[in-house]
Amino acid sequence: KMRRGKYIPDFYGVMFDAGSTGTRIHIYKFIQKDPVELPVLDNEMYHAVKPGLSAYKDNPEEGGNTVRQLLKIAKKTIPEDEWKRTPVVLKATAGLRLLPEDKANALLKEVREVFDESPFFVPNNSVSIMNGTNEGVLAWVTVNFLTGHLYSNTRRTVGILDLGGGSTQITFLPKSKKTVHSAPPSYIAKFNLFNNTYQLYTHSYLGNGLYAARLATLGALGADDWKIFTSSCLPKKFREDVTFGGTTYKVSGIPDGYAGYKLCYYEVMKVIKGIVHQPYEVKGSSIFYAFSYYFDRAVETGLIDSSRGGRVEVRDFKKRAKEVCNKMAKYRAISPFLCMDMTYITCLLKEGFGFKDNTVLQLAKKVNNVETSWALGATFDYFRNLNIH
Ligand SMILES: O=c1ccn([C@@H]2O[C@H](COP(=O)(O)OP(=O)(O)O)[C@@H](O)[C@H]2O)c(=O)[nH]1
Repeated sequence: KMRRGKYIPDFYGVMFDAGSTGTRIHIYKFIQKDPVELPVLDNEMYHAVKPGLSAYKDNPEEGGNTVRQLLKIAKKTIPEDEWKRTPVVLKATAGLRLLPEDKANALLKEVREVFDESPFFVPNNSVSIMNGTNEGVLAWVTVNFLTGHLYSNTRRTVGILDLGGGSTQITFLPKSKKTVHSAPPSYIAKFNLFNNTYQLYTHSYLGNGLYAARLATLGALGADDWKIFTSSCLPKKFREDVTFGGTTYKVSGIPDGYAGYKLCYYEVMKVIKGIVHQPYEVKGSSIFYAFSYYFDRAVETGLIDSSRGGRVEVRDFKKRAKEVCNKMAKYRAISPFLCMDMTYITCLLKEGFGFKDNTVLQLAKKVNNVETSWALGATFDYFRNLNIH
């Protein structure tokens, strides 16, 4: 009898994304068709809870509990006889990067304890804060894997734009040498993956995620938290407490002042000008996949359908930002921050990264039913050595 049909069991990998606005679990199932070939991704099970770990900065035990809750889903999804060889890993992003070190460490320690008492396999260094370079590169790996660009020898790939709550990432494969040479050296990442070498342009802007940018626009980041922070990006009669990263701020519109797109654009500009680097080459060369809050805001403003996603141009964000800001009352029910968010996204794309009005963005929450998150790219570490320099 041929030995080819030899049974190799499927295996699983669990990746936690501890983001600034939520904690998510990704449970990936892989099929090993052939002992020498790479495993094939079969499917993903995804679940998210809010708020993120950083909201528990003064109560780490409660933070650990959110991870414990999510692990229950892993137990329900993964067959019991697979538990002890299934790795569990948690990587934290901007939320924990922005916390004082001792607060972040207390939260990580709590998660380690939750992992250690679980029936799963806990690799070394299983719980950590991921750096921004890895976050950008691994999201690029995920999207290019899912779109089939990693095995083809065409060297054709897609760029990624990720807008989180605390940080934002841009990553793409430069076509022109000038992009590499004119970039700050830390923005260039070299690594090997599946027998190919890549040199990417990537950067994570800490404090330029959507929620952090709201506070920065209001001048609230790092300021006295008893003040009232105002903005012309908000409806005039709006007044509310907003919480980010475990701190609460009083926020309001300008009751007897002006509100609207122009003034708002001027305000959000302060968060971008002189901070965001424009890559030399960003013209219509390669296409960009945009997800996370780019996707969410495009859905909320009716630019795309939530289940299908779709292509938009940068000018579509601008047009919708103007509409939302100049008719704030109409959009108030969706979110009082919609004008600020849409204007920020427009400004980040145009003034920040230097995209042209006709640059095409492919908005996608999922590709082939898998979340477009760095989490999948990060699990490739389980069976391949990805060394990013
Ligand atoms: O697998 C994922 C992971 C994240 N998100 C979205 O990405 C944004 C979250 O950003 P996060 O809080 O992680 O911000 P960061 O800490 O990375 O700045 C939110 O819109 C999430 O719904 C998603 O849709 N799928």
